[in-house]
Amino acid sequence: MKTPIYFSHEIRQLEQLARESGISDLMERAGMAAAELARELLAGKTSVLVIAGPGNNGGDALVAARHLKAWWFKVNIVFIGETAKLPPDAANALQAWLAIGGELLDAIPADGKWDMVIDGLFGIGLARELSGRYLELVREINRMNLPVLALDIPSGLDADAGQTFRAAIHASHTLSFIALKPGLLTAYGPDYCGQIHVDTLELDAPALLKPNGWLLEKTEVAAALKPRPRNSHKGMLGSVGILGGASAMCGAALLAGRAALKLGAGRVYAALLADAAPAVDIGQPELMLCAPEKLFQLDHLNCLAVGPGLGQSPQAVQLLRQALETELPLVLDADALNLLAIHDDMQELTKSRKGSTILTPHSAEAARLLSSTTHDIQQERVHSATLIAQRLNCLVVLKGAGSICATPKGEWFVNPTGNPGMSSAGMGDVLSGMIAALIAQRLTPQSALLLAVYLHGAAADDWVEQGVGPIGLTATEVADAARMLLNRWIYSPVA
Ligand SMILES: NC(=O)C1=CN([C@@H]2O[C@H](COP(=O)(O)OP(=O)(O)OC[C@H]3O[C@@H](n4cnc5c(N)ncnc54)[C@H](OP(=O)(O)O)[C@@H]3O)[C@@H](O)[C@H]2O)[C@@H](O)CC1
Ligand SMILES: Nc1ncnc2c1ncn2[C@@H]1O[C@H](COP(=O)(O)OP(=O)(O)O)[C@@H](O)[C@H]1O
Ligand SMILES: [K+]
Repeated sequence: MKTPIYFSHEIRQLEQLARESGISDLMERAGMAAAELARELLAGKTSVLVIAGPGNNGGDALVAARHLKAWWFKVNIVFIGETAKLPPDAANALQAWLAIGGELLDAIPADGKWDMVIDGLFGIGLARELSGRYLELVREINRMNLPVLALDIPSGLDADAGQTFRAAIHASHTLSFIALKPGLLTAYGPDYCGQIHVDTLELDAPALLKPNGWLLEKTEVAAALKPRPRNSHKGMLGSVGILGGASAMCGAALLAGRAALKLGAGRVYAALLADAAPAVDIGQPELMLCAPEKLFQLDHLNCLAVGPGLGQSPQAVQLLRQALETELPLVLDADALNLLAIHDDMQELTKSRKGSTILTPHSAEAARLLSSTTHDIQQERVHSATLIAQRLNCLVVLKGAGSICATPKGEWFVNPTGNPGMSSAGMGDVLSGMIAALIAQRLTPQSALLLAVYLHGAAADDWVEQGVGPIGLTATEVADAARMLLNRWIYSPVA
């Protein structure tokens, strides 16, 4: 089963479609799911502080509170809204709470003690900066340092962008209703959501509304995990070329080349631009180092990664253009992207290439490609990734926490693997080499991209689980762990 992701306007469409099909109790379903999860998380503890806001998110909280009270939990509700302005479902939930003798507080009592907070202040309806008492309330809840179960989304987080509206509640658990939203998974989302749970409210969302977004999961890449035939030879496993490594940046190209070897490419050539480029990679002599012009004379390359340490010299421009003119699958990273951003003719070449092109920008590179700012890219990560993919007719991974992979057809995937240990130089070079190696081994470019992105993050996560990282994790270690995991996934899939 694939896991769909919807923007908040699509979630509203789904709610409308459900209503039209005769379903009118979504808030009751959401409140019950929240109460059940709260009961499980409380694990025998009894006291809950519920924060109910001015909209339907508050309504969900009121329903959850009603069930918890009926199950003999000690429940206090702080209601921050105007009764007369509540939307109808939330108004009904409030009446039902009052009807069972529930009370409403208008502020958090200073002397109260609770085992958990349920955050029903704002959900997907939050659309502007928090201020005044709302902002103060969010800060007050965060200062309480209690486990928080956020309903639908931590209050203050933008459900679509993963940015905060000045502040957001730090949840330990988030129960997302109907389906995931991208803001839970990208940018600051993972910092605020804690463990994410989804309750579909018994809706079959993909049957009601075709999703464009998907969670990148192991099942998504499983079909690409195939053992090698016993009778394999290096020709079958493909040849990768890496083009980069200008003066003082040879390491980037070597990292990409080494990563390509470790992910199983049959042969890897690294063409370095630096005048004083080494003749051999002493740490990895299996890599074949050559001059850039030699790379284009090889007739057996299956994929070319251009960019790691490429620089922006006239030679770099000429080599990138030459690469774009080939029909080889291309992975473009780093300065290849920066050059593409400032050369319109190369953008035209990219659009009309016969071979596929994969771009791997981080947010600053994406900003250059879209003549935008890093800030604006981060505000709209999914949109930015899909826009680049569509404009340049290529596959894209917009890197960073919650990487977004996008296709020219408008389909997108959010990667949940990876951690802050990857915020160190060289990680992107390794990713480029990994993608190129998988393409060379005949995966489709899209499968290669998705598997490499997922595996790259999972490899870093593996190290962190072992206590190596996040502090000080190196790109070389990530490539090593990616090799180990890939072998494990293919050859010992239950482990
Ligand atoms: N969709 C579904 O299928 C289902 C949805 N469900 C639930 O409904 C939630 C969405 O509910 P919602 O649309 O009522 O919005 P919600 O998040 O409660 O907030 C809106 C309120 O906040 C206010 N407000 C906004 N910004 C503000 C600010 N900065 N500062 C102060 N106030 C601000 C805004 O006021 P206004 O902008 O109108 O002035 C309005 O009063 C969703 O997340 C889920 O939990 C479930 O019941 C099951 C099915
Ligand atoms: N906080 C993070 N969480 C998850 N992945 C991250 C995080 N920081 C960086 N990464 C990943 O690490 C890689 C960094 O790439 P990049 O910024 O190009 O590094 P470099 O250019 O130094 O090699 C990307 O794949 C990115 O998604
Ligand atoms: K909330």
